[in-house]
Amino acid sequence: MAATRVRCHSNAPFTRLPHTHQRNSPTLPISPNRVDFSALKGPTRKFLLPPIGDGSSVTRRVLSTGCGKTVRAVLEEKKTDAIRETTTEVEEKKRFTCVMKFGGSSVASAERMREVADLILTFPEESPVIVLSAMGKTTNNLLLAGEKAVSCGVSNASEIKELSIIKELHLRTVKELDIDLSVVSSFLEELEQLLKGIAMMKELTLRTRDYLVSFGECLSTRIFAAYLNKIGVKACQYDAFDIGFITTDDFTNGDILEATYPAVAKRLYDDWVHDPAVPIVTGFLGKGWKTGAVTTLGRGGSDLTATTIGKALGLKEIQVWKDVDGVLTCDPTIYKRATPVPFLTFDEAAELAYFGAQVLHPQSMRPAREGGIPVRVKNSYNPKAPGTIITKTRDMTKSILTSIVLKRNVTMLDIASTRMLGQVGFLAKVFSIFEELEISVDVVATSEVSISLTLDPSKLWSRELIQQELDHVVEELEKIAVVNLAKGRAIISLIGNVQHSSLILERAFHVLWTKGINVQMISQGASKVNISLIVNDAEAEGCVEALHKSFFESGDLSELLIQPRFGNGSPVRTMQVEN
Ligand SMILES: Nc1ncnc2c1ncn2[C@@H]1O[C@H](COP(=O)(O)OP(=O)(O)O)[C@@H](O)[C@H]1O
Ligand SMILES: N[C@@H](CC(=O)OP(=O)(O)O)C(=O)O
Repeated sequence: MAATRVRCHSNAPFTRLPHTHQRNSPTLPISPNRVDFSALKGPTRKFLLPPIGDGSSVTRRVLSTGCGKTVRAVLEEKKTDAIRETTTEVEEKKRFTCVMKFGGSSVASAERMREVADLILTFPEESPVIVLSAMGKTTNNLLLAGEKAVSCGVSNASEIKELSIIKELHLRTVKELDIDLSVVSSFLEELEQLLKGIAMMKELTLRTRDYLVSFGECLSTRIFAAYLNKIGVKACQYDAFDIGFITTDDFTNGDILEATYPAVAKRLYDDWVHDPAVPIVTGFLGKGWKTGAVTTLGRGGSDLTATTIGKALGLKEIQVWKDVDGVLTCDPTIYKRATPVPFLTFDEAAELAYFGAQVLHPQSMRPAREGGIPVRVKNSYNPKAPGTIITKTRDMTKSILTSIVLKRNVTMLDIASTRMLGQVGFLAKVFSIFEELEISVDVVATSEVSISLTLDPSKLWSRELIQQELDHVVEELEKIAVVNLAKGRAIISLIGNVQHSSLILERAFHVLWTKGINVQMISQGASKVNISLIVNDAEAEGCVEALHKSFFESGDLSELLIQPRFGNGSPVRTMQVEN
């Protein structure tokens, strides 16, 4: 894939050059040569992004950037050089202040790209790195196109409906933004060739799948960089896999390696020093450290790209711009009366994401936590909404429940020992089977002779694979246990202050009992922010709605904390409710 860099030449990123097609923006007064930001300073900026802390730890964070251990010795040397160079140069070179990530819904059309450009320009005092996802539903369409290509035959590959949708969207966007067709044309041709190749081979490996979906981010970032340059804002497009995003070779689910941080910092700072321009980086993508092939970071991985850049550059803030007013009390598509959660800790956000809230990528909080960098979740469709601020700690004194998360399509296994092994040996054997088969376990509840657990559906890509893997795991487990497999379950995770677990459980069980719902398993993790309840999938949405009403719509629960009704409030460990 050609790694084109779209550039224009001027002095500073937010200097507008004279140009012919100037769009009128209601929020952005424009003079022929420069943007007049004066009207936007002060209160407007504060209203959009109220301050977090005083940013005084920025330098300290920069100096500690990349000091974690490298995973691979071969990268160690390069990393040390890069850190040395980066840390000495940072004080003079440091120009970037924040990273702003815009998800697919934020850049779904030409109109949205214009609005995002305007939004970025309303922060003249910021010098951001921009991370973009693929436009709208492009990643889904690429995946569908790939699956169809496997069986449609070479001569039909060009006619795949999703390919036409992708072409039409990107060509229309380029036309509407009045930028050069060449920005996308070679990529669209290459994409068609790739689909023909898949049709010819009649197979779509995970590696090819990653290469295929990478076209989405490669296209969106090129269009956006070209547009910024066209309106006179100097921008430079970067493919993450070319600027140091090094991952494991786990295609479709790559893990970012430590060497990424110094490499990315060095590349972005060096380029900035030589020729300042707003970096527009592809989200979601990396490069496998052994294969050198394009990898992806798992669905929704652009959030992780953003937090990785935030940590690499020691920025004062990471912003992820979405189509919702921040992290909400539950998924608004499940229950529309969900409301924004103003503050979250990294632990809460990570747990929420891990247990299925699509709004954040499960791994994305790690770099932010390690770098101590606040993450702000904002709505690009409603920038005035305060959004959610995620930090290391927050005042939990009045906090009971923060958010309810639903993970559907979950498989539950009850594994009861045949007493061929002692208790310790039994648990160890069960988990070694999952490790060997590389199957990820979500929720666990144990008693002396039995384990109940749920399997993570997101680790398994296709239906056939699920059945195959399940059959195999059951076969292995049956050598030492009696196994009962139950599909069609859902995990309802109650994210909150588990110091008040008795209160949370009392209310939750009351709600579910009133609805006649049988909870099949309950688990409270070590994280102290999550209680998980397993129920039948078919009943799950109704449960979320009822729980939401009870916890968030029926008065201030924190008043109940004044006189605790249950002992000393120490959290329940782990228990299992027999069905
Ligand atoms: N607790 C939650 N708070 C906010 N949004 C949620 C939550 N749970 C699920 N979502 C879903 O996440 C979506 C936003 O995430 P995502 O689609 O990944 O955004 P983007 O593509 O803009 O990065 C929302 O439209 C919403 O449907
Ligand atoms: N485009 C990728 C990566 C991503 O993060 O997208 P989004 O920001 O739109 O969730 C995906 O759909 O998974």
